[in-house]
Amino acid sequence: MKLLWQTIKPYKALVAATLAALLLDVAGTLYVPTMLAGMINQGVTSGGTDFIVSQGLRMLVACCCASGGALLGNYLCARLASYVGRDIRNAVYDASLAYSGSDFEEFGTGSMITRTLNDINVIQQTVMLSTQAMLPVPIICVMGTVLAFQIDAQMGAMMLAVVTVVMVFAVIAVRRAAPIFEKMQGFIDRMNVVLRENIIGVRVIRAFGKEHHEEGRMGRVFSDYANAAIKVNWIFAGVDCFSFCLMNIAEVLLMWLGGNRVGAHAMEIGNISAVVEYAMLIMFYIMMAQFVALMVPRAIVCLQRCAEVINKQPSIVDGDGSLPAGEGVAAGSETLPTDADAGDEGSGEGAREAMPSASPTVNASNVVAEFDHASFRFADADEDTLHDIDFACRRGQTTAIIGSTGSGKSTIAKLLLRLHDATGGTVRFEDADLRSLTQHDLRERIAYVPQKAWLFSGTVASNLRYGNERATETEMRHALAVAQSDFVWGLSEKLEAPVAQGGTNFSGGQRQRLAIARALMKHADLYIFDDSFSALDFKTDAALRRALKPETRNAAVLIIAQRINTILHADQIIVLKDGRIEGKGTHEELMETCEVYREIANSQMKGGE
Ligand SMILES: Nc1ncnc2c1ncn2[C@@H]1O[C@H](COP(=O)(O)OP(=O)(O)OP(=O)(O)O)[C@@H](O)[C@H]1O
Repeated sequence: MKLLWQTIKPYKALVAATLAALLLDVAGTLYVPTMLAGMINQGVTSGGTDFIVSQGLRMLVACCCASGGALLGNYLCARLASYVGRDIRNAVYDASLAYSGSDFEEFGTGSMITRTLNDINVIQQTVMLSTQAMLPVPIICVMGTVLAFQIDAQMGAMMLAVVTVVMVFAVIAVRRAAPIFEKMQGFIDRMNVVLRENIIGVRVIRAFGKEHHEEGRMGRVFSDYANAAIKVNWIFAGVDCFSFCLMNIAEVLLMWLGGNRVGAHAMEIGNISAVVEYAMLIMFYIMMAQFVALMVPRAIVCLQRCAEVINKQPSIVDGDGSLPAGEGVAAGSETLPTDADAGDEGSGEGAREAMPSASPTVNASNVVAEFDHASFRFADADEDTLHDIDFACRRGQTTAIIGSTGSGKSTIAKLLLRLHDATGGTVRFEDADLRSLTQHDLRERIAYVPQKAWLFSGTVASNLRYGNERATETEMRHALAVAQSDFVWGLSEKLEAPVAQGGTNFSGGQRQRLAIARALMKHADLYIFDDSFSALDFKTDAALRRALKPETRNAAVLIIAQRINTILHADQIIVLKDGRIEGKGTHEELMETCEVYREIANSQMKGGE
């Protein structure tokens, strides 16, 4: 609830205007039955046409006030609820941006999506409906009962009795439905997870002929949700029937008692309709409120779930240190080529000359990034994934990491990007402990090509601009040329060619090359290629690495690879096994000294050359 108050706080004026409009609606609504009674008692029975007309006009004004208030109130409610939804959604999204990989895993992707979309929709709907339907209830109940008592004490007492029964019933129904709604939110999480898995993994499901198995799994998850929804609907239906039944009984009882009272000359005839109207009004509002009240526990759960995301302290926190101006970034921005500079655009070599590269180093040892006896353990793991990692990536040099699957290669890249923090030892960038830096500063200086080349829906150009918002067409052409992505010029829309979500309308190799081009749009001090050449044929792989050389000559390059050909000419090769460095050196040195490397090399290269 704290989150809701915090979110609503900036909209005090809007809240006040909404309440004022709703109050106008309630006042007009409550005024009408009393006037109607007066009209019947004094106008109809005595035939006073003037009184009927004047009372009718006053009723018309009251109705207009009520309708205007309702219209304005509902509009303002909708606005308020939309603002609340938008602000909570933004807060959840902003908070999640600061999460490390393990922070995300704590919630899970499915749950994060449910929280951001469904949970906030529930909150938004509840804020709107509860403001419209629940806030006026106390005023309607108290004022309606007081007015009914004023008209006739016995009729008022009967009405109070009926209203009390309806209220008790409403409270019981809400209490029974609330836990089911809470469960339903968990079922939505599960549906999300299973659905995502099925949609993303549809090809695997088909390839293994597991359609029936998955249908069963989906069926079970959907059934759980459906069963809970049916239970809630039963309660709703019961509430509905019982409330209408009570309303009718109340009307009959009030008519019967009213008739007797009028017969005994204890009450005027018009008062019957007024009391009946008050009773109907009160019960109608209570009925509406109880339906909305059923949503409240669910909205509270949703609020708690959003608050969990917002209040979670990210495990990676920015330090207050700063890096000196980026070598690559600064140099790049000074010499950005313009479209006019484009000589032989797209032709690799010529364009390459126009492209900036990082300026010579200011760091005497040329070290850009360094692992100093670093180790790392995942939060949910029993033992370290990386042990005593100790090496440096130097400007102008290519460092390569090779090792079997699961040996910890990608984890090293993630530590450099501060997607995780080392749990032992130190990782440095430009002599500064990564923990002392802001994540933004650090990542500004690193260009990263992830193992899974992910492209965003949009166009080729919009994806390239992800690496540099102000990129010119010449720069894009150049980056594509270096990344051996000439296939783009074969597409009918060239740079404006559409890219589907995840880049699924391109082949694996094309995606990798576009992801490399995107990274090259950034003028970085450290380029990390995490298994980024794996889907390329040997010829393209070699051509790409050749084109990369001048591009990154003043930056440090870290290549993670499984293929020995890719790293053969690296200045330094790190051999990783089970998270430990087994060897360090050039290819020739490692062939002499490192058994693990020799095994890898021999298994991939004929004769172990
Ligand atoms: N989020 C995680 N939680 C727990 N353990 C993890 C997590 N991510 C990776 N691991 C474990 O850490 C180890 C190293 O993973 P990593 O992805 O760094 O290996 P890799 O050498 O890059 O493998 P590959 O070449 O197959 O990509 C693996 O054993 C993996 O199971």
